[in-house]
Amino acid sequence: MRILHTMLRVGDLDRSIKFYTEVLGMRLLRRNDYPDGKFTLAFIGYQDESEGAVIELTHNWGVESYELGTGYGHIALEVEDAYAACAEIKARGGVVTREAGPMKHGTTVIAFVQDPDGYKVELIQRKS
Ligand SMILES: C[C@@H](O)C(=O)SC[C@H](NC(=O)CC[C@H](N)C(=O)O)C(=O)NCC(=O)O
Ligand code: NI
Repeated sequence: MRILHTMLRVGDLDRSIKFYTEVLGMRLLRRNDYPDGKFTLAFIGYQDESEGAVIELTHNWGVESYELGTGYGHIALEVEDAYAACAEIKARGGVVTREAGPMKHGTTVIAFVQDPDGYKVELIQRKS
């Protein structure tokens, strides 16, 4: 077995695709409408689905927002330099909610950004 995707429900699909592609540098891999179910799926990521896990963005037509609740944590991305990544994300109009630095109670250098729906995305600096 292998992890194929993580699904996030989003309120505005074009807004989310713009964020994940233009701010985080992902690619739109495929987008499919399901008119009978009144929803659209868009798969985004850094690799083809045959190569690695991706994110499935689900847009239920007419639903503009969701309660994220207290259970959701984050999707993590590996970066070479979390400090530089935060600066670039800000320059591209992204929101950094937790600046780069060692994690609390640990040493891993992390940062958090949030997507247009408020979902957190963690940046983890690759250990040298
Ligand atoms: C290792 C990396 O993938 C992490 O996600 S650790 C980040 C760290 N997580 C926690 O503290 C989990 C426990 C917490 N009570 C929770 O439920 O989220 C984290 O979020 N650290 C915050 C920070 O600012 O360092
Ligand atoms: Ni994490």
